[in-house]
Amino acid sequence: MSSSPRTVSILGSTGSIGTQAVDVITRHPTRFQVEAISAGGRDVDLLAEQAVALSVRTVAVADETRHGPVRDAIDARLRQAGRAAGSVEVVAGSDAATVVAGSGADVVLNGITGSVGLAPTLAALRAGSTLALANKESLVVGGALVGAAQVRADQIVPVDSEHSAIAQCLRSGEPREVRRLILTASGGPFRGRARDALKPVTPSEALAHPTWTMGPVVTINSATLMNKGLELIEAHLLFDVPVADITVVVHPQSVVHSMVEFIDGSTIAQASPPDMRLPIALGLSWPERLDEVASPCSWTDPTAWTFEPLDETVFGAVRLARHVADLSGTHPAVYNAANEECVAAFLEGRIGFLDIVDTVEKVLEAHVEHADDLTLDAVLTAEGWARARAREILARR
Ligand SMILES: NC(=O)C1=CN([C@@H]2O[C@H](COP(=O)(O)OP(=O)(O)OC[C@H]3O[C@@H](n4cnc5c(N)ncnc54)[C@H](OP(=O)(O)O)[C@@H]3O)[C@@H](O)[C@H]2O)C=CC1
Ligand SMILES: CC(=O)[C@@H](O)[C@H](O)COP(=O)(O)O
Ligand SMILES: [Mn+2]
Repeated sequence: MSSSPRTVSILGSTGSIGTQAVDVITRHPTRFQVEAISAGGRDVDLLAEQAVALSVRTVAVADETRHGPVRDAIDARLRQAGRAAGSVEVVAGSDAATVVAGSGADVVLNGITGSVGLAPTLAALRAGSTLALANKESLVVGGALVGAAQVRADQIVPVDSEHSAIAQCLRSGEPREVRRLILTASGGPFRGRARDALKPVTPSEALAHPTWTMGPVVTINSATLMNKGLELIEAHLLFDVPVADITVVVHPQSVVHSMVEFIDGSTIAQASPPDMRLPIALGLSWPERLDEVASPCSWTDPTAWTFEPLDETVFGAVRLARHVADLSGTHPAVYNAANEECVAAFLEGRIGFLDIVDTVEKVLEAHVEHADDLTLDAVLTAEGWARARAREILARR
């Protein structure tokens, strides 16, 4: 790695991905300089603490009403640290993350949740930054738009653990030597249950992920397997592999993060105990590795890794994703937007667990593709339609 630090902007700095990124960067202070951080604005104190500790230039909040409180909290901390109040710029508004994303940092880490991350993803790519991408939703919904926004090859470095694993495994061969990708899934907290047994599950049961501690939306998506559906489309788009050549396999230990099978019959796997700091660090420092990011596997303690097929009759989200990826266009945006509506309703206790994927399927069935060429307008219109349709279906239940 070059001796000058990489400049970094962290979008979603107060979330699960964001705070772990701050941890990685804090342990490697000579490698990175954080220029900007961005969040929704719910945790003003944490945002102010990060801003001062990282000596950022700019803080962005999506919620305009948080501009004053964030400004005040940062200034109070700056004074405590003997620095001049007002020396950190604070920007607020729904496009604040996009402004920060497009400001030309060496690396933009997109750790926002949801398709609201699309505009920042496009802005980072157009500005020529390397995009360390945790926000899988933006790639899935943007599809060809994200491809077209790239100004150089290999501009997106995946942070999602499975896709980071695949990117690492792909270093072992040429694209033409790849036979298939094997995407691992923990199976979530309800692995092995029959459909009927899923009817009464509560948000707190669904939030109890067996192997990972993550934000609420991705955790519910893991429980429904919508996360794996999104990841199937993500892998297809990132690595240009047909969905038919991507196999989803349940691996409850979450140690093998994914695999690549090559044409000679060899399979390369990437393994490490579940710890997102590893793919986050690689996303920031790609193609180099940083020292001592996470604990490796212990090869002398007795342990077992198991693999089993996904029960698609109970968890239909991956089957839907295969269909959606083949249709392409605005269908992936509809798949994701309907899910976002349903997850919010489930977390608020308004609908049952099974209603999530059932509703996504009904919304997809009703979607008529309008756009020949995918445009941002077409994506946003399809998303708006899908959210409204999902709400209608849920209200009629
Ligand atoms: N957590 C994990 O281990 C993994 C996460 N991912 C993916 O990474 C992404 C982030 O997940 P995770 O960290 O768990 O989510 P969290 O809910 O923990 O964090 C989301 C972050 O995004 C911020 N945010 C929300 N809306 C905006 C906005 N409009 N502009 C700027 N920031 C915003 C939130 O701020 P605020 O709270 O103030 O709204 C928060 O800082 C998701 O796409 C997820 O699927 C992928 C693999 C693993
Ligand atoms: C850590 C990470 O990458 C998550 O997206 C993870 O994949 C969730 O686990 P499962 O979706 O496999 O349950
Ligand atoms: Mn993942």
